[in-house]
Amino acid sequence: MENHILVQEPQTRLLKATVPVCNSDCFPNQADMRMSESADPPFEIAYKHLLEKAPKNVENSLSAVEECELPLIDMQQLALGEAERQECRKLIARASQEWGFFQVINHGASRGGLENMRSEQMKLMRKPFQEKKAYKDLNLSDGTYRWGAPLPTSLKQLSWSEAFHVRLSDILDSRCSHNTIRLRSSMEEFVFAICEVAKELAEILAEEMGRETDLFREECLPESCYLRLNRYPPCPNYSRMMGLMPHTDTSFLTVLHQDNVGGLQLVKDGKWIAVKPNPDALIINIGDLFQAWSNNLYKSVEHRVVANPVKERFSTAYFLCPPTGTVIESGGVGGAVYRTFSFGEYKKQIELDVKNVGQKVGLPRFLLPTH
Ligand SMILES: O=C(O)CCC(=O)C(=O)O
Ligand SMILES: [Fe+2]
Repeated sequence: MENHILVQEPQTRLLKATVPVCNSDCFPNQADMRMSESADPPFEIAYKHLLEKAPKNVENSLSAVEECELPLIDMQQLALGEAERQECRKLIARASQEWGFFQVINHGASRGGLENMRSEQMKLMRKPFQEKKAYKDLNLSDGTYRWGAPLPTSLKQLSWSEAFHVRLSDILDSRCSHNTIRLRSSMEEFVFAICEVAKELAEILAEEMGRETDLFREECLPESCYLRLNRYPPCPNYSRMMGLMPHTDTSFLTVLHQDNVGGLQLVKDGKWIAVKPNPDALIINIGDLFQAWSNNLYKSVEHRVVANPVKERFSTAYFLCPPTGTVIESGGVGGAVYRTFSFGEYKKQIELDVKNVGQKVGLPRFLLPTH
């Protein structure tokens, strides 16, 4: 999740941006007509001012980074003998400390379920922009559909992507119309399978740091979690802007299913590195809540997506989150680094920061004075 992007108010916020961006509601008729047929949000129009201002021939430093394989965890090992189980648990904990990212295979989520989710997501996200913007099916909350960047002041801050950031209580608590049954059932199947993977990993991480807890089993129910359907259209200005701006996730942890296009990058030892896609694997990353709860043992690492000049890319992210009232207390070795805060308080602070300083500040806001 929930990153700064979670709190983005798509259309209205873009309108209020410091850059004189356009809003599809005020487009002249002709542009409106063209747009109603295109699946892509009006990025070029919205970012026109910044695109014109910035130099044209910049070196493509975004994609010129080293590609790496994330630490690979075979979750089948957890069901083998004690030695294999312990070894696998240690690998998970080590990757979360050293990388904040790893990938899992034999995770238990069926290939068919993942494929169904992907194809329903593609159908939804290839609908005309105007239809996505006004999407009323599934009774999704306002602001679920987002595109672009909220308050861009430079090209580096632009996101050439769109998302349905779905509050899962919206779909799990409600009925759906006949024409959305397949989308909804694919989402449900995906969510229940991935939630199990997320909880199992979260529990292992808690136990490996010596903290017994029922927090994940009891509180992080699918209803309090989020699902983000990402689409990255091909970007003609790919060397000058991002598919998705650098951010950390606000979740306990995130499970990502990506296609084979690639573009995800993360910071390791102070450098950006590119993640090599593995079609059999799910990507796991530690979010801010786990970093705070583990007293900085597990790392919520900055990541971004670089834009692609020709290929459309899809990814689906599941954010393991507690209800807003859940209190996050730093525990583990040493004195607490962060003050105690509720998840709701954390999200509110992000919203405020996006509004006032243009971006998420995140955990540094919650550091205790001695740190
Ligand atoms: O699309 C990706 O690879 C990453 C998406 C992501 O970081 C997010 O949705 O928070
Ligand atoms: Fe993310």
